[in-house]
Amino acid sequence: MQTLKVIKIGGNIIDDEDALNSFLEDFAQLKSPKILIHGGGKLATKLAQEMNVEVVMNEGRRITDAKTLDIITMVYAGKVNKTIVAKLQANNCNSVGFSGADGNSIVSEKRPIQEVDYGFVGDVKKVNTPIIQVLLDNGITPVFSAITHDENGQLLNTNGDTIASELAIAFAKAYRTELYYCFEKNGVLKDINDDDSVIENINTETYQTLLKDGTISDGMLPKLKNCFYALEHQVQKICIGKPAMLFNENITHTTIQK
Ligand SMILES: Nc1ncnc2c1ncn2[C@@H]1O[C@H](COP(=O)(O)OP(=O)(O)O)[C@@H](O)[C@H]1O
Ligand SMILES: CC(=O)N[C@@H](CCC(=O)OP(=O)(O)O)C(=O)O
Repeated sequence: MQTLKVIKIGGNIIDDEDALNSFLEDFAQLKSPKILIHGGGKLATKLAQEMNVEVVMNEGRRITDAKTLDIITMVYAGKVNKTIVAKLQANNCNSVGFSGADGNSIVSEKRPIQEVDYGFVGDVKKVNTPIIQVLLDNGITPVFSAITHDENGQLLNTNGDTIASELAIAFAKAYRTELYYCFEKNGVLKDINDDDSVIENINTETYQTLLKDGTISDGMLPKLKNCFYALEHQVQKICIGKPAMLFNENITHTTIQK
């Protein structure tokens, strides 16, 4: 079975032009079929603040009103997605940019209002793999932004970490699927201020402890939740760390295991 690498890059890499260029140069060289997912949350926050639109996050997820939806659509599906695709083309890596509306690739439903009203945030209902498979079969790399749609003309904001795990799961029958969350830290840290305090292995049991003692908080909450969701759905390898872990297995990082 062929290996498919599903790789999510974090906001701090996107925000740093040198880090992004260097990552994309290396990413372009990866030989196996691959899918790239990006967010752009930090850039969206910066733009919203400049436009005097209030930014509200809850447990690592953005509460998305109509104005915020406009901003994140422009930032994620526009500026960030097209910039990444152009930079990949410059590295001879043919790629096509996607939102979930493109090719009807990722269908979601507006998150029901419970204790919190998240607004225009979508929970993934279905990933339609055939159109993505056509690209992979032709050596073309799909690049996904953190936007989905509900098949009724409504775009929805979906966390990039969730898009990555859902894509990895959707392809887990056709490929040996590996899911990588790349960000600016060496992995999940015991002490957020100490990049040497990487927790190298997290399993279902230690995950619960780390949740309870608050080690996993903010943006790490959706990341870890999605890791364990992917683990339960036949994704073969799940890692969190710096992009260098993609090219050298000996680089310290966090592995999620049963
Ligand atoms: N235990 C932890 N280990 C590493 N990072 C952590 C931890 N707890 C919180 N974080 C924060 O989570 C952030 C990653 O989540 P997020 O802001 O959503 O970024 P990304 O765009 O990479 O998904 C890190 O930049 C870090 O500041
Ligand atoms: C619903 C929700 O929270 N969506 C995220 C999507 C972007 C994202 O995931 O960006 P990072 O990967 O850079 O954090 C948001 O708007 O922040």
